[in-house]
Amino acid sequence: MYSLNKIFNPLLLIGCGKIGKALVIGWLENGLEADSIHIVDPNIQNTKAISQQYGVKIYDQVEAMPQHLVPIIVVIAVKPQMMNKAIVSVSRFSHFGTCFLSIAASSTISYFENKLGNTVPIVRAMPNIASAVGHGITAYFANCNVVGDQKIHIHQLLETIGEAIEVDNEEQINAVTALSGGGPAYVFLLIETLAKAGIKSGLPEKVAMKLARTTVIGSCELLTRYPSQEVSQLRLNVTSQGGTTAEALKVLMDDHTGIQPIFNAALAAATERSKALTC
Ligand SMILES: NC(=O)C1=CN([C@@H]2O[C@H](COP(=O)(O)OP(=O)(O)OC[C@H]3O[C@@H](n4cnc5c(N)ncnc54)[C@H](OP(=O)(O)O)[C@@H]3O)[C@@H](O)[C@H]2O)C=CC1
Ligand SMILES: O=C(O)[C@@H]1CCC=N1
Repeated sequence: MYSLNKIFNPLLLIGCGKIGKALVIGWLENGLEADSIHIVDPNIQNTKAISQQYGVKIYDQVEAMPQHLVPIIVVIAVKPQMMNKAIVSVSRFSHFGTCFLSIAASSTISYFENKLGNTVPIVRAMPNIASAVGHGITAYFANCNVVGDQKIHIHQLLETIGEAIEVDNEEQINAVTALSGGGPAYVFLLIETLAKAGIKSGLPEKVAMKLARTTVIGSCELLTRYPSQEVSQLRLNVTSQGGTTAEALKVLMDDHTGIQPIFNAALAAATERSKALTC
């Protein structure tokens, strides 16, 4: 990790909201040193706590950073709607060989090449919020200026906060955004939905939520401990023949009214939204 610290010092994060914070905490808790991390976010109230807790440097605008500071990598984590302003603020670093890694849904490599120049190393990545606890998964696509050791180091940086996958073409990032980018939200919704259904079946609210949360945590632990076990087999292990789970799964796995067509529609909607926001 010492070498990654050296390689990515200084690292500049633009935008420290929900996912920016998750990435920084993940990096700090998995080996990067606070000294190497600089954060720009206009919302100082938002970044103060992370600065006090970890000692990272925070600024309300790029102009407030020390003049001589040239980041090795700029990680851009603002909403697509804020991107134009954010990219202008860091464009001067494009003349120094700085690598730009955007995690914004929908902002394309060609958008960044237009703004920064087509010889600049640019990575479009899609992490998720579990990066904060080192269990994220980030898919990325890099332009042709990211090669050799630089690509290896970017991959390693993303692996410090979970797993990293390079996808074959940029278009796939829209589907990644729909699946794993937003995925934690669907899992949390599953817990809320299970708990509500438990209440309808007669359980007190607190008991239902406790059962739903702990069931998902325990199921995730099984996935972690038995990585080579098929997920469908883990499901079958719960499903006694002619028993209660089988009855529930008949409803959930109905081809027309079960959860598959609902998830197909949900991911298609998110993928379309990612394409529609494209800039
Ligand atoms: N949330 C998630 O789980 C994931 C989000 N993403 C992507 O990450 C991006 C950020 O999402 P999220 O963290 O949820 O959004 P947030 O709104 O929580 O965070 C964005 C932060 O950027 C700040 N900001 C706005 N303009 C600038 C600027 N010019 N310079 C520096 N900082 C700025 C905002 O400040 P202010 O509030 O004052 O505007 C805010 O603190 C989005 O593009 C999203 O697609 C990707 C993967 C997962
Ligand atoms: O909801 C969003 O647009 C972002 C992208 C993936 C997760 N959050």
